[in-house]
Amino acid sequence: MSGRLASEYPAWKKLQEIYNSDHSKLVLKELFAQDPSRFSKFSKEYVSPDGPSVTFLLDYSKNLITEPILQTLLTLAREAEVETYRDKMFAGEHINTSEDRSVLHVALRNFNDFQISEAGVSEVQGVLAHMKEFSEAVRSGAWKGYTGKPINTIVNIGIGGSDLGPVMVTEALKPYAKRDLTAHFVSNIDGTHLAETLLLCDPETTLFIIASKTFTTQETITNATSARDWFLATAKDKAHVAKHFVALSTNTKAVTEFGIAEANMFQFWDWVGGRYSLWSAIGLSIALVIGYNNFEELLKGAHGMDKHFKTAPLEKNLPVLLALIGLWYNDFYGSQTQLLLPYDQYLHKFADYFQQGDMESNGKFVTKGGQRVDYQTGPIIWGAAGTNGQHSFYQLVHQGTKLIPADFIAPATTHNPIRSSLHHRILLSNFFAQPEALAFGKTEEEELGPNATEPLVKSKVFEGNRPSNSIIFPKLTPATLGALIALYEHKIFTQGVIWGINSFDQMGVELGKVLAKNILAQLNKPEDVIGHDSSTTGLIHYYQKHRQE
Ligand SMILES: O=P(O)(O)OC[C@H]1O[C@H](O)[C@H](O)[C@@H](O)[C@@H]1O
Repeated sequence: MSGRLASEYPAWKKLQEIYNSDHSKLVLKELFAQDPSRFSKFSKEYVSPDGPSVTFLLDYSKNLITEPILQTLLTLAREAEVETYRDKMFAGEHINTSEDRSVLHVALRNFNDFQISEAGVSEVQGVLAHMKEFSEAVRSGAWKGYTGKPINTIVNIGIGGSDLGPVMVTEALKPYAKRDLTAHFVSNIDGTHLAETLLLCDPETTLFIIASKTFTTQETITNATSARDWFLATAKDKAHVAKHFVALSTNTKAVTEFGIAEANMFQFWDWVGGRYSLWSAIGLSIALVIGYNNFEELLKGAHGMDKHFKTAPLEKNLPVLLALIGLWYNDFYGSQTQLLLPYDQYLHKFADYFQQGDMESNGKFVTKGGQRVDYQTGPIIWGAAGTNGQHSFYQLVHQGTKLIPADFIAPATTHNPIRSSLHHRILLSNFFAQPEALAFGKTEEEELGPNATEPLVKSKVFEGNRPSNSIIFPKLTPATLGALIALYEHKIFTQGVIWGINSFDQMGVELGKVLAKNILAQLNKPEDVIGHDSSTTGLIHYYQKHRQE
């Protein structure tokens, strides 16, 4: 039953035994030498069940696993009832127990395949129709600003899940973008973010999209209010706000109080988690940039992966396999982090996006049943795009003292085939070479030359045996991106079920917010600074001494 300690499952205990007795024998070079069919055994092609065509290959053969280890990991998934909890999610059961909510981002991209009865689900199509109509009006120029000019700039104001998804996807799908519509994203409360963005905007032709599930987030409401002040400084008449401000939210009351009419609000529902919300009205900036039809392709690509996750047996289920392999390193090898390495410049925000997606979902130390876990939960996610990382942090990945599992992700075809795709061939040669170097390394013997000195030889040794997955797909299309995002979402889900935690709340972000609110009220005068430790008090006093308003 989910909510149990993962370490109590028999398969967990067995995995620990296998690790203790066998891990020193798990050497990739030998595993590949022993089994010529290792690649075909440990790789799978995903082919979308229907809808827009999506295919990719997941090669997980360069992992420190054997068939018995994989079988035991699959047994663990069965003991943790991953299939049951998956079905509960798709059925709309309230698996987000602490908030008593269902978890239904899959309902946002459901094209009549799953029957889900939950309040709001029947409204999804209506909101999509509103997004289509609105985005087409803005893109065609039919929607006019207060002086009759068409919109040429959009500014999405939101933070966390109301920012990262739209930023990541609009960057990833730039080849599909309407290039004469500029999109900016303002998230940080630091006034610099808004001020620098507004320098690039004309109030007559700018549309502000206020994206906030709760519509109470301090950063977003402060930025939105300042943007409205900036707009009204030129436009003067409050009635003009209607042409330049729309809201994406679940909170109609707060939206209308802010001064945005309900007609300019795009609704979503409490069963959409912030970090799973790019598929909802939060995706409006995506639809504006790449067009509604491409946005729908993104949804359909994700839906195909949902069907795969829902129906494929666990041993063929790609999100489940990724989850289990990740768990093997996280919980038995003691790996603290997981790299996401897209060899595609357009995916340069992919790791940033899944920092929230994974770390806010699975960064929990208490099970749903309230017990302190006695094992590691969510990994630290990090990464960079293309070969950039190779010239900065890969040194540590290759020769450092830590085991860092990495996912390499790349398209076979580039959107920018300059010099007959020469750049892309060089990029991909690195995409192939890095996992090879990580897995197989280089020995002292290979390094010995006529002038070799002992320390020099040692410093050039690559121990190898560093695991990775590789994902390669034909081209980065909206549907392929949708499937890739859903792949990782379901991976996170599967790991959360096994660890027995609630992947869908985020209690850990609250304390800092409460303390900041209290401190904000004390910032004016030194004598107001009370109730803190000496360090916090000292820091605030230093600030008060040196600030210039
Ligand atoms: O969309 P909002 O309600 O403004 O929330 C924005 C963000 O705020 C919080 O800090 C949550 O931890 C995030 O999950 C959320 O995405």
